[in-house]
Amino acid sequence: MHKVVINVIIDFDGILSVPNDAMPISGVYKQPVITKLKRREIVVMAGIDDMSSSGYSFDEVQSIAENIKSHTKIQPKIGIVCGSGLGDLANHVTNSDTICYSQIPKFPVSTVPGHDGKLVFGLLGGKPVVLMRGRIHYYEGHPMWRVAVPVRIMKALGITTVILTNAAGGLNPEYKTGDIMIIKDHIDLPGLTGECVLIGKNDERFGPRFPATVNTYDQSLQDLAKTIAEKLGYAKILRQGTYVMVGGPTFETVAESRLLRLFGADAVGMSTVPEAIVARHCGLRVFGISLITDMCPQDYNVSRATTHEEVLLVGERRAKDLQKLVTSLVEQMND
Ligand SMILES: O=P(O)(O)O[C@@H]1C[C@H](O)[C@@H](CO)O1
Ligand SMILES: Nc1nc2[nH]cnc2c(=O)[nH]1
Repeated sequence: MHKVVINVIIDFDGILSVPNDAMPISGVYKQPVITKLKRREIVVMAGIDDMSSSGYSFDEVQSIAENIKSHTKIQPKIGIVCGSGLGDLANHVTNSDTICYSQIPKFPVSTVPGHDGKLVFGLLGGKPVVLMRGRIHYYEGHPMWRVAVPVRIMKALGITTVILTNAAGGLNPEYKTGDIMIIKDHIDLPGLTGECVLIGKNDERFGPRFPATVNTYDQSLQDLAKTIAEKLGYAKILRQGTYVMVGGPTFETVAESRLLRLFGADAVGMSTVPEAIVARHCGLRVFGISLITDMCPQDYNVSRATTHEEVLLVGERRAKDLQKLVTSLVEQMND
């Protein structure tokens, strides 16, 4: 698409636009050079869809879900998003039907190692589930809405609860690599700086214009997970804390890790928050869990570089423990 660069002067009287190639912008135009244009018209002229940040329409989401339904008889009640290196959760699913994201028209595709790009339907802990074996990240270049649209699609498939898992860097100095953190709250750093996943036109059929995000993470599911983890003997590696999302893909500098810790975050990652917000927005119950795959450097003397390979390796090592926890949680939660 040919994009026209348009410089605009915002006046209390409206917006005056001047095509870039007509004359250079300098000073203040007293008269509209072309015409008075509304924001929508300028946006259309510029070849930009200003509704794009709200993403697929309600009907499009329903039709993607209908397409998926034609591949499986399983009617999932719980959706699970597998974080980096945590895709093996899907191996515990029985009676499974697997659909590649690339087979589903309009379904976003992940490009990150450790994120296979498959929807796995089946039974986990005796309950019908759908697992996203691989998620979409903002740093891959997707707009924020697309990162979270699979949650809307899962809702259209009939789920009532979503379990979000991720790999995260530890910020709380008491944490250790390999710890499992139940998410009790989050900090939407992109959202606080203008990149909230819900920016754009709101369709009330998805949810309200101004959703509350207090208590995003369901308290009873947190309590149940804690009880299960303790029974499984995980008390020493179990944490409950606040996850902060950053855009990525860079891992944090020492100064950034210190700043995020000052904000009150216990762990940092590059996902989950947009999915959690969209899930709450459309009325889903949310549970989140982070595997601490590395400790973020907060001291120049002991700083070492985190790598994605290390993240995947720790994911692999803890895979069985997480599988047990998530499977029991699914089994014991009420629908
Ligand atoms: O999908 P998650 O949040 O588990 O992935 C984390 C964040 C980056 O994608 C990657 C860094 O290693 O792991
Ligand atoms: N931002 C961020 N994401 C991660 N995902 C896994 N580890 C990390 C980390 O240290 N920082």
